[in-house]
Amino acid sequence: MEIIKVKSYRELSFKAAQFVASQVILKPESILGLATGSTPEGMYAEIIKMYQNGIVDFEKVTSFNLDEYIGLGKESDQSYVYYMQEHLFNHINIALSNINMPNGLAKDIEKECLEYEERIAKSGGLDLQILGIGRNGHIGFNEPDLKFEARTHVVMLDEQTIEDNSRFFESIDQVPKMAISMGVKTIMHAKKIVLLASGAEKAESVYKMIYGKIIPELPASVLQLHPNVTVICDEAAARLL
Ligand SMILES: O=P(O)(O)OC[C@H]1O[C@](O)(CO)[C@@H](O)[C@@H]1O
Repeated sequence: MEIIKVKSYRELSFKAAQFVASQVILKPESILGLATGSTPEGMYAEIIKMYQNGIVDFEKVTSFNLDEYIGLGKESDQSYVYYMQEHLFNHINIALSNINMPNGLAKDIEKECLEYEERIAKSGGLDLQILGIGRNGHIGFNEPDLKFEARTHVVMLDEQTIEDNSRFFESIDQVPKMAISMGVKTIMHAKKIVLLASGAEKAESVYKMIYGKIIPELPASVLQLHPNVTVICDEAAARLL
């Protein structure tokens, strides 16, 4: 793993955007794996600036998002599809038909998971996957478990994740209890992975991800086995390194 420690969230966002831009400049038809959460918001803002300045063009890019809450769709401002439109897609020239998000409103969720996985495979696989990390070490919505869940699947969200993500909802009761998430194998098949971590509350999971045992109880630890991972963390998240 390559570890890049930066001073501030701003620097983290800029560095992360640089990785995305370089990927797309070198391969305009890149397949990008994208993440939600607070952490990549700054990166998306930097990407939009780069697009507006003519540095990067998303016309031929295809995207796949990591996860989505079950029961929420684009009408809900808490859904990840809404988040992605607000934070990125509405501001760049990515083709609508090239945007892929797990459908949290699908009637047959199991089928949706299978088809999502197939779509990723058919696209040729992810060139670059952006990840955040949960306080409990989750990646996507792959929660601490007794085994690594390989492919896109239905997840029961952890108490801690529900509590952490409740800040985006009016009350904790409104946080969905289930989600669809790419699996660990789906993520590990990406050619390159860039994980972003910001804030002191991530310091422990970042430390365990890098130096801990590779165990499904800390899902991000599996990244130790990937040949091309870059971790970008600010000073607070890197506190224990
Ligand atoms: O960046 P945040 O908001 O701390 O979220 C961390 C992780 O949690 C999730 O939002 C899922 O709970 C992931 O998408 C993200 O990587």
